[in-house]
Amino acid sequence: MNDLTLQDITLFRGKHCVARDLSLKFEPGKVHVILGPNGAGKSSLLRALFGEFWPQAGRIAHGEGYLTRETLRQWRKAIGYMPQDTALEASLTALEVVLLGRMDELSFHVDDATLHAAANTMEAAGIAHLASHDILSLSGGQRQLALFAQVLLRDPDILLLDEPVSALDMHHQQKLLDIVHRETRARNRISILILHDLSLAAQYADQLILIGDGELKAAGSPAEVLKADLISRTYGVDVEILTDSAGAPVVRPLRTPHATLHP
Ligand SMILES: Nc1ncnc2c1ncn2[C@@H]1O[C@H](COP(=O)(O)OP(=O)(O)OP(=O)(O)O)[C@@H](O)[C@H]1O
Repeated sequence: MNDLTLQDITLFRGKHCVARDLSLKFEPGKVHVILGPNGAGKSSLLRALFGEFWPQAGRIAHGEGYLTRETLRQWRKAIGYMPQDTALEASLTALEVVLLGRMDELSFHVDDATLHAAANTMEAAGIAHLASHDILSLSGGQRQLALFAQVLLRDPDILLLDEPVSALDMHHQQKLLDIVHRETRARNRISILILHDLSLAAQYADQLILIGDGELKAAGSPAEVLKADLISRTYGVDVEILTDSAGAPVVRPLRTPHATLHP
């Protein structure tokens, strides 16, 4: 398996520059987490990797191949992409939604092996009991887990997950990120996630990538990136960095000393 690289990427959304001359390397077998304030350009970067936007300059490469309009179809075959906006309108059961992850190769025929794989994936994600439920009747978190299972069923070389735990409780956040971590290692997959919880990211990421103001603020291990002054400057919040019992950094925002509400 080869590295996925951004090579001197410049990316605009409208008039807003979300990346200028950005170069990054994503290695197989590692979990990479992109961090940054709202509007920093995290989703735009992920969508560019999926070929939904074309950078104004630079190249995106995977091994010998480059992402171009001509290679887009082939490029996407290697990718499992879960967007941030997971709104669904079709009335399908949770199992049918998961099976859509393999639809391109199934020609709408579901064989026993695929059904078995879908059932196993749902079991791993903790939603086996919801298989026959209408997807629209599920809670936001349950739906997020079903869409995660759909992406996982593709067994992609590259996993792109845009805020995959935003609707999940602590238990399911941990379950999903444990699966991502385990499968990234076991399948030598390149996993790139967007998370807002810096401490959660520190527990699971091999590489953290912090972006803001159209530039790369830092990239490296959680201990290298999660420095109090850098986080405070990037997010505009005073923080202190603690260390958990496993040695991972914990980012704790400090409450601003407000004037009292009831003078
Ligand atoms: N369709 C669009 N047209 C023009 N500008 C856009 C469009 N979508 C997003 N933008 C702008 O691009 C910038 C980056 O947006 P993006 O969604 O990539 O940020 P983000 O870091 O993922 O934010 P969040 O954490 O809030 O999800 C923002 O300033 C946003 O306003």
